[in-house]
Amino acid sequence: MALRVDAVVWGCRVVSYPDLGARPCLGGVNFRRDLRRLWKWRCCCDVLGERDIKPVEDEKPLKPEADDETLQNKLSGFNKDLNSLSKPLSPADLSSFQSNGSKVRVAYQGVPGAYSEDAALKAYPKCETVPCDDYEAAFEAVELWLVDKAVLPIDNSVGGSIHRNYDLLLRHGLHIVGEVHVDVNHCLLGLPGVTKEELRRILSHPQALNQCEETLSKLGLVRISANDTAGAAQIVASEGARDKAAVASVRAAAIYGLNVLEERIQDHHDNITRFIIVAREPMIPATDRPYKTSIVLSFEEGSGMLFKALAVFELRDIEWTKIESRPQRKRPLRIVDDSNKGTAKYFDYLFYIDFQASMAEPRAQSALSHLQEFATFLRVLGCYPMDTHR
Ligand SMILES: O=C(O)C(=O)C[C@]1(C(=O)O)C=C[C@@H](O)C=C1
Repeated sequence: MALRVDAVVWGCRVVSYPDLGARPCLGGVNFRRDLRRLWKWRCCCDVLGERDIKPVEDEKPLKPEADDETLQNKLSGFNKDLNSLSKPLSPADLSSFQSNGSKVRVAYQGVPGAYSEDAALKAYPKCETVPCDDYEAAFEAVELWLVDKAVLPIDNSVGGSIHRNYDLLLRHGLHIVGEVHVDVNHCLLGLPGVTKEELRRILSHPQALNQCEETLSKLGLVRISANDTAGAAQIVASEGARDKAAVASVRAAAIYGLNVLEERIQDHHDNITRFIIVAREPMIPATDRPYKTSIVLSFEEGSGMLFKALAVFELRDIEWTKIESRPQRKRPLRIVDDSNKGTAKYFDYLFYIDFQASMAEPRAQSALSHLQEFATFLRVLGCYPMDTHR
């Protein structure tokens, strides 16, 4: 399977797999001609596959149209550093160490003891975890080469999708290179010696508060949102108010010296969060283990297109595991002018689809070629080993 680098945008590779017969392209249109659109999307795209891996030295740099001086300047910047970039990742890069022996640095949102840090340590047990104020800062830390990877919550079995991270995936040109499931055991944490009856206020990350809705309503506590669960535990410990508790993990209780008043307070005993790992370089697709591919796409026409898109997978016996839709904020309303029936207006969406196949498999490559025929925008967010454990 060949991975070809077509350009570098914001320090990230725009890659393609040209052997398939599918050209590197954006929404079915020639990629080179469409670089202007790519620039507007402020992202890079990986499109469709090729079979043998070749180095990219023989690739000519992109040629912008002569009349566009600004674009030309930008493009010359993109191409000159191609050879100095590190290689795309392989499954061996799932190790906690770099090839030079130093620890992999993984950014996460929150402070030590957050579930996101648990996710980073589950994926890379000996990594160096780097706390960030918010999700966007974690994305930026990777882009600015401050860290090697970032781990971000994307889906929870009780609360559903973490929409912010879907939006950030599109806005930033990083690649999904892994996923990890974390068993989230929310606990009620109070100051040492405090009983449940004394509690009036509860602090936590909004997702965690939602996941414990029923328990917190029964206890009649006033909810206060915090940046992350461990951050909430830190505040409770430092303020010393006896009526304040936090929803966080057992590990956070140990770090900040709080008491576990009750464990597993989430509304559903099984509470699993799926985290994704993002990196500057994509992972080379393989078939040595079960892989998942994540894509985002949009269509020019209405709802029938989504049906058609899903049929593309069904036809090839590919199971999709997740669909998420997000509004196209820049074009909120689509107006369909039918002079007999009046003007129809409806929201325009981007669809994120995860499916269980590797881009090294011909059936996945042909599914994406097929999608390209009618999608107006298509980007492969990543092809990565599935977390087959809980
Ligand atoms: O606050 C934390 O500890 C986090 O890691 C964030 C987060 C989330 O954003 O969903 C992660 C896992 C849990 O589902 C609750 C909160």
